[in-house]
Amino acid sequence: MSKYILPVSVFGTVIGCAVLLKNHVTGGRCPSKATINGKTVIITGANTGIGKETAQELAKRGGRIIMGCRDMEKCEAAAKEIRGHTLNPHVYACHLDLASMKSVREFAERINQEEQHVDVLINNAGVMRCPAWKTEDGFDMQFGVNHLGHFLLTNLLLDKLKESTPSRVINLTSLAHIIGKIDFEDLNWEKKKFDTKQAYCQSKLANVLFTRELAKRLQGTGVTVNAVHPGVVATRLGRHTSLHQSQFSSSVLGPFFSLLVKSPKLGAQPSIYLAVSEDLEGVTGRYYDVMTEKEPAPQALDEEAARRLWEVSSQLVGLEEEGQYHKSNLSAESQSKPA
Ligand SMILES: NC(=O)c1ccc[n+]([C@@H]2O[C@H](COP(=O)([O-])OP(=O)(O)OC[C@H]3O[C@@H](n4cnc5c(N)ncnc54)[C@H](O)[C@@H]3O)[C@@H](O)[C@H]2O)c1
Repeated sequence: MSKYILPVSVFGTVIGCAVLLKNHVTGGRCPSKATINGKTVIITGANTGIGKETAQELAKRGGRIIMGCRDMEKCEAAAKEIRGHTLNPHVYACHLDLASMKSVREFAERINQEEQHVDVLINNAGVMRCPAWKTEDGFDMQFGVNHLGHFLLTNLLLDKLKESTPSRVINLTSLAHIIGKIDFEDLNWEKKKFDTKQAYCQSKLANVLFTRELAKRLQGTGVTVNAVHPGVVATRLGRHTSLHQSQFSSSVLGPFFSLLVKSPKLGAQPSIYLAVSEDLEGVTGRYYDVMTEKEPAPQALDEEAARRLWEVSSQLVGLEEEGQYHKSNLSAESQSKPA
């Protein structure tokens, strides 16, 4: 019997170290134990992946959770599962298709009418490297869903967020923004040959530029906005990428890659951290790589590009015409860099 003690303990130690190392590499768990009793949190694309785990953990912490999803059947099922796991009855499914500006407007109208406050908005939904699909309004799918849909949604909820201060907006971006470029001459891939990878990177760069410009416009209001790269997470986000992978990368590199990928539960920790951490009170306009604040890519710090993207996006989603366009409506102070 004693001959097994050494190998078993070595094996146990190796497994323990591997788990700790993986947790370290992947960022570990949110250090804050803060509860959010009674706070209303909206999470887009919350029926799967990072969004679903974020919804579950924030429900556990006492939040009133509104899951904004395209597919109501899946959304109701996820909401029911979360209510069952957390014993929090205040988890709701609500229809939201970010590929339809009409749907975004209907969702925002419902929230503005029915909710007394919105304390946290997590712009989580995303699509990666899909074919050259167009949204209902004719925008490139990745730019339309990842940026324009969230741009419109956030703007339409701004008054509610301002009434609920201190409130937070969290934009899920990606490290992929570092190779992104905003092509103002052809944002929707109508003139040049479609490149699905660049389309994703452009949309994720747009998330960071939007975060910085919004933070600037919201200075002094008590609404903060930050962008986060969640790390590399095993979700369904990559379902279109297999179309672009070689046999070598899927069969040889794939298994190694999977060792470094974290679970959706761990992948949700950065969003949870940004939503609840007391350390982030008043912190705005920043970019987080998992749970560490970092400088984003130089093109994400381009203030002129951020301003221009805001103006173009406002026109594309039709905000300007309605006078809902939030011009630099604050004092000269707000022209300074976000904190
Ligand atoms: N998984 C990763 O490794 C990774 C890395 C960097 C950034 N991200 C970002 O994290 C976010 C969450 O992605 P995930 O990994 O959980 O992927 P996922 O595919 O599991 O989740 C994305 C969610 O967005 C929803 N969605 C897509 N199109 C929509 C639309 N038109 N309207 C409403 N909802 C829509 C999907 O239904 C899904 O629920 C995305 O913004 C993604 O860009 C993920």
